[in-house]
Amino acid sequence: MAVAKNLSRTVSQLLQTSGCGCQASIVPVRWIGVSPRQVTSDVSFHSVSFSETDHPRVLITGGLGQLGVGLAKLLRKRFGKNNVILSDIRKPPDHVFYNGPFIYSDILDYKNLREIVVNNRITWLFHYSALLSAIGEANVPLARAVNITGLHNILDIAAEHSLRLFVPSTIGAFGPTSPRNSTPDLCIQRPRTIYGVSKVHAELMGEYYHYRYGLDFRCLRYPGIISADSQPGGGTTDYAVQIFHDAIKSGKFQCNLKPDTCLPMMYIDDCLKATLDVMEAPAAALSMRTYNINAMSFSPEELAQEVKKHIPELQVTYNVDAARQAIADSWPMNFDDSNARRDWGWKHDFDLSELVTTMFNILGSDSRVAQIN
Ligand SMILES: NC(=O)C1=CN([C@@H]2O[C@H](COP(=O)(O)OP(=O)(O)OC[C@H]3O[C@@H](n4cnc5c(N)ncnc54)[C@H](O)[C@@H]3O)[C@@H](O)[C@H]2O)C=CC1
Ligand SMILES: CC(=O)[C@H](N)C(=O)O
Repeated sequence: MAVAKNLSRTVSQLLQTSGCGCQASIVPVRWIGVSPRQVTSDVSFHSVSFSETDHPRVLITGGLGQLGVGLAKLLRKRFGKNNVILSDIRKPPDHVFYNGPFIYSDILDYKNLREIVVNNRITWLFHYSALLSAIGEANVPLARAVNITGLHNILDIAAEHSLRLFVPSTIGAFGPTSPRNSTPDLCIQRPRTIYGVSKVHAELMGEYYHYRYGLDFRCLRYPGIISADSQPGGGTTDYAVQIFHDAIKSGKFQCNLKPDTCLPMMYIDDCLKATLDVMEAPAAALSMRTYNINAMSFSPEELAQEVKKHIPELQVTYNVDAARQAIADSWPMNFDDSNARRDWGWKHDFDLSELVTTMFNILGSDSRVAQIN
């Protein structure tokens, strides 16, 4: 009964203060229910060994993809290893599993997700679970479930437990009728993929929960992200990661986009820095809750030219994937991120030359040349 009393007190408090001066909130019905699992866990609740006022307690969903492990490393360095819990529905490799707290979490399992947030006293949530553009078009029902129903679960739990919530959006949240060169934060958004539609939905729902229920929702539209030590998860910009691995392994790369397809791109360190910076920014600095962030734009042929400065014998051919090409042709070519730079001091560190040099420093460009000679 204690939990039910706590919850009803929370609900009544919520009804009186909406957190943003707007009309008193009518809480969504499902918050009234109490998960039977939560009652058990609360009954056996122990005092925690860390000070909650020192650091956020972080949960990352979908953390075993291209970006999540890097995000966990950055946040653990900032907030302490045991304050950052990585989660996913896949089994983590040993080097991830033994490098900090990991928990199985399916964002479609609302009750279990709620239990994780309560049991681990989560205060910040980074919601990375998603099906990306190309893989989403290949499985629309699953993409709709994960990217939309999963998001709804996250929003309700974040609002119920007053979490600070980060949800990434994407250049894919724009479509062929958006201004493409360059694309501002606020303009028409009619994406033509389930991925883009779900991300516009995430932006709109996150901002609605912010203004209606006071949820501290923050969102960045990421460009195509490039990383050396993690594989992309099935997007349209994946070619820009694959070229490095193929150049080193065989000196040959077959690109699945046309040579002149210009897209906004970013090195992972800039992406993760921006994500932490916007989450640590004082709320008063945020004139918006969804921001574009930008570093560079390039085409496959421009990237290939830069790669050849490190592996001159690289041979690039083009075998265009019509589905990915249609998606890329509907996306921004350049991103206007002036609001992020003005509001919370965003600036990128890696341009194309630094990106390529850094990738080869990590992956080692001499290994293949050595094999040839
Ligand atoms: N990598 C990129 O270039 C960009 C990524 N983003 C966004 O950043 C976030 C992370 O991206 P990536 O790491 O590249 O994605 P990814 O596709 O590499 O990883 C997504 C993760 O979500 C997990 N997942 C799938 N269904 C799930 C479920 N039901 N419950 C829990 N987890 C589930 C998968 O197991 C996977 O590990 C995504 O929301 C994506 O839309 C946005 C723009 C660019
Ligand atoms: C840009 C993205 O959101 C992602 N890399 C994709 O290509 O789907």
